[in-house]
Amino acid sequence: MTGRNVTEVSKRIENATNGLRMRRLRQADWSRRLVRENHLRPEDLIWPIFVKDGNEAEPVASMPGVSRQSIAGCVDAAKHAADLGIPVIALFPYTDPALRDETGSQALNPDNLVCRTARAIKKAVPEIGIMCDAALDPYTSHGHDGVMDGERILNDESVELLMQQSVIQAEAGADIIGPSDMMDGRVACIRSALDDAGLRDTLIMAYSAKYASAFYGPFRDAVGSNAMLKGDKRTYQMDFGNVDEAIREAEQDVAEGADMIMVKPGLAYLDVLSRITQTLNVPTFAYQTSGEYAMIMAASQNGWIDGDKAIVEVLTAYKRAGASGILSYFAPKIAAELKAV
Ligand SMILES: NCC(=O)CCC(=O)O
Ligand SMILES: [Mg+2]
Repeated sequence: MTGRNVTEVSKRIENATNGLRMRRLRQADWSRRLVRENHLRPEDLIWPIFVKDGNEAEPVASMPGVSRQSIAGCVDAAKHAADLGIPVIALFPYTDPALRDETGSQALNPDNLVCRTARAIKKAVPEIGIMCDAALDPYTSHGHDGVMDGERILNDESVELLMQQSVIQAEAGADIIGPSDMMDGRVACIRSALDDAGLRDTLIMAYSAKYASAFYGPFRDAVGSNAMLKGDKRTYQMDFGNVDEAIREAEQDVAEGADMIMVKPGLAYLDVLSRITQTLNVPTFAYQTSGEYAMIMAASQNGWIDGDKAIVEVLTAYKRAGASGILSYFAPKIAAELKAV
């Protein structure tokens, strides 16, 4: 080190920066905390939970740390979530292949697994919000979100079923219906079906920009629709090359009566989330999908990344991109950490 050179360099830096040294704010933990722009809070998280029949929990192989749980296990999870300050849990049923059929008729059974679970949670943990998807994929023998005619997914016929499914789930205790099917016009139809049934307070969080994605694989294992799925979902879910289209989808869902909208997946679509939140003034959520969860867990378990740090970094990135909240399988872990601080 030669003082003379450093002095020379310092002069140049002072000249170039006008004395504004950005590192000053990063010099200590207190100063970094003082100016941090985006924070994660337990209130930002929605926890997706898998439910199965029977009494035993069953690990999901492609999602280390995640299990399908019994109804009683889901009630315990809901209590745990409420204690942690997580405002909403989202329920996803694993349906026995024997109960699946071409039209997903279990979706319209008021005593199906997800309805029984919603009722049990509502009774035991009335303070937590419950979200249930409107879509047929957990119930169809072909694994698609709607009904089919040959190779085609029928839009309006599917919407008619989704309207009934939504009412049945709301009557069982779902506070939020999440249409995840990407059929055209379903938000307006579900809204009017809920209203007609006297369910005016039931919220709709529309999966507005849901992309046909490779990041859903482990979820389909968890709900048992992977082996079933015939073909892919590109005739109804969005093309990953598009972003203007996502704005149109979101605007349309808001016009149809969606209270909240969603982008899914999250990490590979943070630009979409950012565009939507800068364009529309509507609570906008993002879904950190099962594939995103699995990637972090796999790399972490191999010692290739520091999983704990990566999770917080990624979830904060969702906030930075404008998310009102995030559906994340990491929700209880992160909420517990935030509570402990
Ligand atoms: N409608 C809910 C999902 O499809 C979730 C997908 C995922 O977590 O990969
Ligand atoms: Mg749409």
